[in-house]
Amino acid sequence: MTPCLQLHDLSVQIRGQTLLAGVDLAIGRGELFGLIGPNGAGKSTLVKALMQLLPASGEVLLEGASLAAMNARERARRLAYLSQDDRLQWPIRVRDLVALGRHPYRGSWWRGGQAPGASAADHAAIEQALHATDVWALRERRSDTLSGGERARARLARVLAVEAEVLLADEPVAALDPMHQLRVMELLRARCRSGQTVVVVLHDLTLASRFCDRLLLLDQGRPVASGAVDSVLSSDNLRSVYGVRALIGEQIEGGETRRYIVPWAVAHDA
Ligand SMILES: Nc1ncnc2c1ncn2[C@@H]1O[C@H](COP(=O)(O)OP(=O)(O)OP(=O)(O)O)[C@@H](O)[C@H]1O
Repeated sequence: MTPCLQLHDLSVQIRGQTLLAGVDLAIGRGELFGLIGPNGAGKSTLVKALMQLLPASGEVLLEGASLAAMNARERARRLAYLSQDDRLQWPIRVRDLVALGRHPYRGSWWRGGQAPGASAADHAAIEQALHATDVWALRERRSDTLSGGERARARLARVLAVEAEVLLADEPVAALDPMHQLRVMELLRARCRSGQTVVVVLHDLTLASRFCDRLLLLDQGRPVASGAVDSVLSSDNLRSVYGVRALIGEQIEGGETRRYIVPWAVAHDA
């Protein structure tokens, strides 16, 4: 079966500096794929290159078709992207922000799903995304009045409302409290079960271990380890790449093994 996403020798160079080097990857439909690595490792660069937002060499295929050759509107319908940058360009109402997720389906600018011609599918997608991210009660608020975590959830709602085949989320849980972190990860898992493919950038290693099917560990723009979560999140990798000594624990609950990874101390010998 053709993988949903294929990256062949994806590399990014800016002003002679290599930000990403030789990433080869095949991600299956319905997979929850995690990108991890320390600050500056190249995770956002990889996601942006995948989204064709940076000049890159190599190739990205979606269901076997070149993304570079795809027109922008089709790309915007098929891949939804949550950037790490949470600056708001203007004080838009939450429900209007989320409605922007339906823009790739429209020919021209429209507001909040209220414009004539907004379809039942648009309304349903917007409403579902507002509920799924727990911002329904905030939908009439100006997004510049939200807390950091509330704003992060509203931004995620916009991306969910696209209902794209592929969702690329750059640190979607970084600003969230523990309950909302779990809710968002469970939501991403549920989206994968219903056939969406998700690529997620994470710093929380326990969430990466618990929710992702596979991981790619990047360091200084290069892939260091890729594959099953347990092999990627080894003590050696945590020490050599992150420079931390981690406690890796297991607890049996309901007959299942729960694994957790707690960065405990700076590994001064790394
Ligand atoms: N436009 C640019 N020009 C020069 N250097 C850049 C540019 N964009 C990113 N970089 C550098 O490339 C490296 C990778 O950046 P990137 O944003 O991909 O890291 P990251 O893994 O997402 O990190 P973080 O965990 O901090 O978000 C960093 O050293 C960054 O400073």
